[in-house]
Amino acid sequence: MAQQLQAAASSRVAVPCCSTGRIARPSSSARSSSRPGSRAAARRPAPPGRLEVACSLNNSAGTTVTKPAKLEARDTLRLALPSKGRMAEDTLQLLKDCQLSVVKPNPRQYVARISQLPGLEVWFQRATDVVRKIIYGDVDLGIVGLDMLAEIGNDDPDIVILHDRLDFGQCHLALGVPMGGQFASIDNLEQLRAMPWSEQTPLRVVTGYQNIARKFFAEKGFEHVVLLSADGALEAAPAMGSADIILDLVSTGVTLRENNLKQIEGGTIMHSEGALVANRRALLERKGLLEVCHELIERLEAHLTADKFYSVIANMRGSSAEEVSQRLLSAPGLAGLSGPTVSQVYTMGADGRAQPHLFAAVICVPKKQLYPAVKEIRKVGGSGVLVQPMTYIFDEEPARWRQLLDTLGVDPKSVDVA
Ligand SMILES: Nc1ncnc2c1ncn2[C@@H]1O[C@H](COP(=O)(O)OP(=O)(O)OP(=O)(O)O)[C@@H](O)[C@H]1O
Ligand SMILES: O=P(O)(O)OC[C@H]1O[C@H](OP(=O)(O)OP(=O)(O)O)[C@H](O)[C@@H]1O
Ligand SMILES: [Mg+2]
Repeated sequence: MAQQLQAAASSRVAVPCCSTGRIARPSSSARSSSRPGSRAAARRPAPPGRLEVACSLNNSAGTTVTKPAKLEARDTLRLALPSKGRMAEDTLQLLKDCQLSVVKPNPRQYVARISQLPGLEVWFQRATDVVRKIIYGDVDLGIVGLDMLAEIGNDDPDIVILHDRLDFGQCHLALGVPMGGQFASIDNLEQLRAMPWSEQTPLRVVTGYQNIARKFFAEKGFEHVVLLSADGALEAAPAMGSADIILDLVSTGVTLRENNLKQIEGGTIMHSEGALVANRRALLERKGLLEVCHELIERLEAHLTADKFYSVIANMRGSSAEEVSQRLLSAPGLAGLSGPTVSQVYTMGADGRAQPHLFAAVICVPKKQLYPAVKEIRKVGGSGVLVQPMTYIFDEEPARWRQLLDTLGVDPKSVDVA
């Protein structure tokens, strides 16, 4: 099944690529006699440069590197962050929102510090390199998109995901198929596969995600696929005639639409957003790393949870705190995270003494439910509704911390995070 795709994995010549960054269209000979997997293709040397991006365990020379048997000794812990691209700014903003500002005096500086975490160095790397450096243990922690993790990390057992929903960089990896021409009536993956692809006219897919694409088309039973490589503006390739379809990231869908491409049913490969990841051996062996992870997870969870809620304060008339609470708890969506806080409001009486007046109710309301909640508050006798953003919600021990310890097989009592 899917011989061409499997051959691509081993010979690295089945997927036509080029070193210029432009799309390498398979030449007529590549599409016939030098087809992927053929003897001629196997003899041809792998093109330099671009292939390295597509192969997770290659060094810059394109040769396979074995992981070091042991972690290199060093005094500091290391966190890698994306140095450029869409993730870079949002990653720094997220850390800032967690009161972990990264001090980076100029954009060409690749190492920085976070004053709240003195033992930790921050290294700025291209997103692909964040993943590679995690795998090899050059850095201990990293923030990167799940798409890069899947493409470069390739399910490497040394990668541990500490947090997979950092709430930024949300997008999905999907096929983009022309709206017209031979694809006009193609609405799903089954129909795409059933098209008359052959050795002579394979489905030409341009993508920066060669590993993911190879696996996807093999799993879906496509037999005649050629993967092409490009560094950007992939959406132009079908109109240009250099590829039939694309496999790329989609968030708003505007780029697809503007280039007359559509998504098809079954053509979504994965969801992606920012994730915090770590090297497994580093977690087990580097002194102090688990404690840093605990702090990062706690801060991230406190911020990310709080970011989904508003704190709502309303004046409530009533005979007692219990009676007011009863009304609130009976209304839909006003129970807060663990019940409303109801307290007495006092005014100055004519005798110069504080007099019980109204009650004040404080409720945590999901941002998306704010307006319905305000209407419910009014229905149960509330007025003067104040809405404030929430900064942090530090709850019980985060579930993600416990999951991390379980994944590593570490006894919680052995980590001092009190
Ligand atoms: N349209 C998008 N919406 C949301 N997140 C995206 C989008 N495009 C990319 N990302 C996320 O940002 C990461 C980095 O992509 P980006 O294109 O910014 O950088 P790059 O590809 O490394 O750099 P460049 O494209 O400049 O060579 C991706 O791996 C993905 O997780
Ligand atoms: O669905 P949309 O919101 O339109 O976003 C999708 C586009 O965003 C990314 O490109 P990017 O802007 O990073 O440019 P690039 O191709 O140069 O990487 C991605 O490669 C798509 O082209
Ligand atoms: Mg990009």
